[in-house]
Amino acid sequence: MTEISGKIYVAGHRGMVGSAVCRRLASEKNCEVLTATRDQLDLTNQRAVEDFFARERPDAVIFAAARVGGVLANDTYPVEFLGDNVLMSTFAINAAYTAGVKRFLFLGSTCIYPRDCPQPIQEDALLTGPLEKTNEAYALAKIAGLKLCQFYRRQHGVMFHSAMPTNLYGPGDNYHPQHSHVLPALLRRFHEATQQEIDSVTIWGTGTPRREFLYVDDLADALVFMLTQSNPPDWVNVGTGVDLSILDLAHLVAKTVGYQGEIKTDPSKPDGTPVKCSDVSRLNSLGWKHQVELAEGLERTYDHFLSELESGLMRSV
Ligand SMILES: NC(=O)C1=CN([C@@H]2O[C@H](COP(=O)(O)OP(=O)(O)OC[C@H]3O[C@@H](n4cnc5c(N)ncnc54)[C@H](OP(=O)(O)O)[C@@H]3O)[C@@H](O)[C@H]2O)C=CC1
Ligand SMILES: C[C@H]1O[C@H](OP(=O)(O)OP(=O)(O)OC[C@H]2O[C@@H](n3cnc4c(=O)[nH]c(N)nc43)[C@H](O)[C@@H]2O)[C@@H](O)[C@@H](O)C1=O
Repeated sequence: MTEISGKIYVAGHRGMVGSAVCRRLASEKNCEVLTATRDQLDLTNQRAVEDFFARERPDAVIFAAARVGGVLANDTYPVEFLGDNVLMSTFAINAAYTAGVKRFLFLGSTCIYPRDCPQPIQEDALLTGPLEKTNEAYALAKIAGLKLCQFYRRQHGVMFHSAMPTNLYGPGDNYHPQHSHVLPALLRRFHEATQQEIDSVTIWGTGTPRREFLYVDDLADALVFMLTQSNPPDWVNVGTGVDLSILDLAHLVAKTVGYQGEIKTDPSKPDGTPVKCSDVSRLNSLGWKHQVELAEGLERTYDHFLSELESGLMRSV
């Protein structure tokens, strides 16, 4: 274990994960957090990325910038999900190495694993079978990022490594009705149906796919934990190890917001991966475990949703 110290660049600090990482790092006394907005640094601009790293020379990077979206956004815009994400991560990883950055923590996603791989998903399942088509583009970009980190570590001896979070939720999420992930989408839909006294709510797909959800402040804590590891795995799953069906999630969201109407399904919308639950034993054995269970995390997230709505700061992009 090493202590967290020095200048840490949090890429994507205005996003859900990046802002949670900044909240977590605020309690680290020996840390200086470096950030840059997209206006200050467009990570798809190679020259700008190289200049930024050469000028700032951070000690470590937590790379939480990406083009991110739910199943429909991924399926509709594969060019952007592959292209932007490959560019951002490749430029940043290369520039970090050139600028002498010693530690780089890249964020992937559990969608990197084969669509039909054995559950719970072990890290070793990578590249053992075909990917889910709805997020193939994004998964390929994430695989390229984690492999580039692995290869830098192997070839040049720098501590470049990756985290593979499961589906996340929490403060600062994106509540766009079409582009967001399922949990924020349902929180908003059930909230609006309750306010408008609508007697049924429709969820996408069949409701049978299963997903695992991690509260974003738990992820931030896991990322900081990983930075303290002197010999972390090249990539490690970050999740709870517990999944539920989308229909069960819908009932839990309805309960959280106090909605009492009917829940319908819409099989014309994509289901995506049938089951996705990560094996978290590798991270658990290093000494980290999640703290926030789903029901509690949903309550907290709904409170944040209401204050974000009231303050006019709710993200819907
Ligand atoms: N949300 C989830 O369920 C999961 C997320 N992850 C991963 O976690 C990471 C963070 O995701 P999350 O916080 O949810 O996503 P968000 O969309 O909330 O945040 C993404 C951040 O990346 C920034 N960004 C995007 N493109 C650029 C660019 N060209 N130049 C500079 N900044 C850019 C955004 O900037 P701006 O604020 O200007 O838009 C934003 O701050 C990603 O790597 C994602 O793949 C992994 C698993 C699940
Ligand atoms: C994090 C992860 O996120 C994405 O993969 P996903 O897990 O399939 O994403 P999702 O959250 O959008 O959907 C989960 C399930 O939920 C169902 N569902 C019901 N109703 C709504 C709904 O209203 N909106 C959405 N988005 N989904 C809905 C939906 O049909 C699906 O069965 C990829 O970006 C992937 O690359 C990635 O990494």
